[in-house]
Amino acid sequence: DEYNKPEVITEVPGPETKKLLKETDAIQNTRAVSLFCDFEKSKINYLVDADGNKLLDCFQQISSLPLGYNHPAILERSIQSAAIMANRPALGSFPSKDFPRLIKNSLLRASPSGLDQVVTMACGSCANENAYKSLFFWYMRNQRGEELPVMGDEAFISCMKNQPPGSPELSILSFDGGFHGRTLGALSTTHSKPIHKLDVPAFDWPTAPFPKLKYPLEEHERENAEEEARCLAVVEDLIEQWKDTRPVAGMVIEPIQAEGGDNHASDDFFRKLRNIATKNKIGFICDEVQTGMAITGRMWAHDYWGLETPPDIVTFAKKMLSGGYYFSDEFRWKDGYRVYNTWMGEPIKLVLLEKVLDVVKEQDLVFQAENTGHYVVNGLRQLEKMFPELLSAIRGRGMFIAADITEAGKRETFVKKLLQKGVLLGVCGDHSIRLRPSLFFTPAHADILLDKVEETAREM
Ligand SMILES: Cc1ncc(COP(=O)(O)O)c(CNc2csc(C(=O)O)c2)c1O
Repeated sequence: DEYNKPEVITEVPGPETKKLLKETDAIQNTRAVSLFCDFEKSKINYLVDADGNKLLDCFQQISSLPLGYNHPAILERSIQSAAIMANRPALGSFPSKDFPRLIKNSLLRASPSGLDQVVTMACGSCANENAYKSLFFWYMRNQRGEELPVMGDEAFISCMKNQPPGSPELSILSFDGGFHGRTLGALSTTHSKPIHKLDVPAFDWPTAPFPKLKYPLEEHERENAEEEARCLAVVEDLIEQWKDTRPVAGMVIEPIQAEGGDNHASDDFFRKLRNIATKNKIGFICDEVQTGMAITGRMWAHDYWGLETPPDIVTFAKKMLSGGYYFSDEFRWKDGYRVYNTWMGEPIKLVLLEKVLDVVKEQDLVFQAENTGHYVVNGLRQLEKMFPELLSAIRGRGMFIAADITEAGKRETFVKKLLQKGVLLGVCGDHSIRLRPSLFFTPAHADILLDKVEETAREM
């Protein structure tokens, strides 16, 4: 059982959070801290903060909890796993005897169609970093015909000095508005906010425009199709232009650009994009770190695209509880240390994921995400009609939902007021609010959210 309505007993953030903030700020930067949480008292959709405020959490940390807080099955499985918790293995070299079974019964149960290999990593950035490396290995092997240069080749010397041919002049094409992580390679393909990138050297790699769709979609079909065609043409031009300087080895894209502002594109756009990669023999990486694990109404958001050829690599993290990426045989390497690090993630998270997948299956939560998502979008569309000057561009797939609050400064006020009413949601891009509820979010929770949105809209 869980709580059935928000209860706010102090200003949010409250005095206890403020006290803890001060204490923590003496140790590290706390500017990104929203609240201090009481992880004992929080339950499923309700986050209890350090001041005892019970908040309907429609964002779930950073879209990174699949079943919300303290689901009984997860708690129980955690308690049963003392040994695996107490002894963190160097997974790449000393996996537990249970590892093959565990991988089969967790990650491989969720593997995207066509990809039957998987490797685990610490986080989304780490997953993307290693996916990019694997993609460069794949591109160079296709170029030379052999996985590695012959012994004695100058590549073995030049790579030690970060020089070609050992450190090849290759690139990964990414998209304006994309977010793939904060580590150096992932950051060079991230283009959502300057503050992420300022003062950090970047690879000189090509960036293509991502379609800017006009809403409501049904009223702008021709314009949006033209916008998507324009973007695809730029992608093809960039691949051509970069052929002689720093050839594009692959491209990386999110099914819905999340940090960039919940930017959508049609399934047709993505099918055509995948075909451009195939035609040019470059790798296609689908970054499902934020869109993955059922929240869009499919296990993977790219399941909607109906691809003939699967992505070459699908990266994941957040609600999958572990980072990592799925791939095909083509992306396996003879040398076991080419994609490697000490921990390679953390198997206890796979133990929890096993349980998450059991619950998702038993309770058909993928369908629930699609169903509840429609309910929320319809509710927000009604509110958009009632408050057209406040809400616009209602959009979503499953419960991966966003709306624009275009008037400058209004978004922050709106989100703050909603929080004070006990509803926590996220923001993205310059003027969007976004929902990333748990898979246990139902129409009953949606009614609470929609009532509080209406109440807040009336006060704006
Ligand atoms: C599509 C996509 N790809 C990769 C990442 C990076 O994952 P982490 O390294 O944060 O686990 C993310 C992480 N998302 C994210 C949301 S706020 C944030 C931040 O660093 O401010 C990061 C993502 O949304």
